[in-house]
Amino acid sequence: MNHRPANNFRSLTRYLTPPWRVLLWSVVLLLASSLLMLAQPWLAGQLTAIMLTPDATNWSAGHLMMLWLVLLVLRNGLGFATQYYIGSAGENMTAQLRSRLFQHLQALPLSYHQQRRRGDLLAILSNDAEYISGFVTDTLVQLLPMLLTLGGACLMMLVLDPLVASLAIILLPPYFLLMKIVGRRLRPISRAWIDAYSNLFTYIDEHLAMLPAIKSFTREPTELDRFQSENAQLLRLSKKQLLIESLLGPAVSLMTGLGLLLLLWLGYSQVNAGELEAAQLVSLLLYAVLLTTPLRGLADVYGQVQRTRGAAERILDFLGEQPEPDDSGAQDLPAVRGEIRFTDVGFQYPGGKPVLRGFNLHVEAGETLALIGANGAGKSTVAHLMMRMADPDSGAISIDGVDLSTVSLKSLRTQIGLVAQHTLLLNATVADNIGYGSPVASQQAIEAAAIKANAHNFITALPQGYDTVIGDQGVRLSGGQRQRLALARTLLTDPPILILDEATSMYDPEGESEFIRECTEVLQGKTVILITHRESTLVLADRVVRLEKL
Ligand SMILES: Nc1ncnc2c1ncn2[C@@H]1O[C@H](COP(=O)(O)OP(=O)(O)OP(=O)(O)O)[C@@H](O)[C@H]1O
Repeated sequence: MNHRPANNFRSLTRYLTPPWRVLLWSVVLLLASSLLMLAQPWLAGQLTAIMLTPDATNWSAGHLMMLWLVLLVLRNGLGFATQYYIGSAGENMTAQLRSRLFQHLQALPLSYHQQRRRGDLLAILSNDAEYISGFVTDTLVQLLPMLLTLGGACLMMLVLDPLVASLAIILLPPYFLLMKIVGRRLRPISRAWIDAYSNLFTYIDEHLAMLPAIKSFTREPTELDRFQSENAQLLRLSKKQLLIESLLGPAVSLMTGLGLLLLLWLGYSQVNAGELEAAQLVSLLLYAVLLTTPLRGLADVYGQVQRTRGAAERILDFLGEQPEPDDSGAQDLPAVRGEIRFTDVGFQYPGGKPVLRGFNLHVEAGETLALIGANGAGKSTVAHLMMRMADPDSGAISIDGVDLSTVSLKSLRTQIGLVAQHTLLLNATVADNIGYGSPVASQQAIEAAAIKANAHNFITALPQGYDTVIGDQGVRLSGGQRQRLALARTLLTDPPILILDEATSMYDPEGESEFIRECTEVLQGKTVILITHRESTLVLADRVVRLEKL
């Protein structure tokens, strides 16, 4: 998706409400600070005049120095207030944007996440969000005060000596041209830097997930090489960026220094010719020095605009992605009995081959149906379609006669309990994991669910029982123990429809037989779809349906 840069910021304000009042006040404070800054060269000129010809003004040196002190304290007081005020506004904006992005991230369908690299999303939530608020607080808000200082200093110089001031003003356009050229060189580098940054973090993320496999295949040296190559790419671009940025500071300093020297020479000649007073020259030079601050600031603006443009494009592209259907107006699926019907359903994953074509299935309410078939036949896909993780390309799915495409996702998903093939657990306690889908469940209810899932015995044998922290994805548990927790978590929500996708594939035979015995009672009154490759679990089923691979 392409966005015109001029529209980027306006489009972003749909998602981010800048604290306009705070920003306006910040501009006012910064303007006041600029005005105070502009008074200092004038004071220096007055002081010089007193030193050179004590009767030249009505002011005494003591008065002037007192005034200078007051200005100094005021300006730095204002400096502190504005920095803190603007800084807080920036942090608030970053937090607000991050939260909006996170909300969107959750609202996007699983199919989106299955096609995207996690590192790219992490870079958007971390770096890009900060670039945007940094641009508002460090660039936009500072722009007007910088222009005031620039304009004010030029004006004061014009009043003091039009000739010297004209020379200073003539030097400004070539200076800005140079900045533009440097900024243009920085733009592709900063884009490439962001890409390299997200590549590196995508790689680290993947690496951590793959670590057990990496170790068992002893692929550490190869992985280190890959890491070093990604790291070297990031380093190379960081250094390129650093080179230009490091050159920029001294180049600006050199140029402004040369300009100042030129002004000094011209002013000095005028003082010698009796056309300018020495005290005026002091003020003039100090105004010229004052000019250099906004010049440096404005030099950065170009680079910041380029960087922010890239961040804004990525954020807008991300926020422009279609979330799961907005079902705020959709009807809620009433409490169901559990009669499920697939009618002529066709489905394929984006860019993939058809998985289901003209698929029909009818499951009676309260029936336990075993769905079997070869790997890749589409059994888990049937479960995903029922949960509306994806919608069918053709045909319809209904529960109790209600077409699922017409109901709200929440009312549908809370009535189906899915124990998925891949167990996903939190790095939290056993009790937290079992209670994840039912936050208000009592300890007793949690234990009852664990007993039904045949998990209670192993949990009580853990060092802290139900309070044992299980590690990332439950690394401190065995595969079968993880499955038992996942099953207990779903049983606790007590849904009228239950889909068990290889839910007991890792149970030991005794555990499984016990579960099957317990289950007869647990499954009573529920519609159950049992996806399995294990003969032993088929005894639970009222009917077996084989799904053929297309
Ligand atoms: N997210 C996805 N994106 C693209 N293709 C997918 C995706 N998930 C599954 N598939 C493909 O869809 C087909 C059906 O997959 P599915 O997981 O439903 O099979 P299954 O019958 O559950 O297999 P298994 O018995 O191995 O669990 C497979 O060919 C698979 O490659």
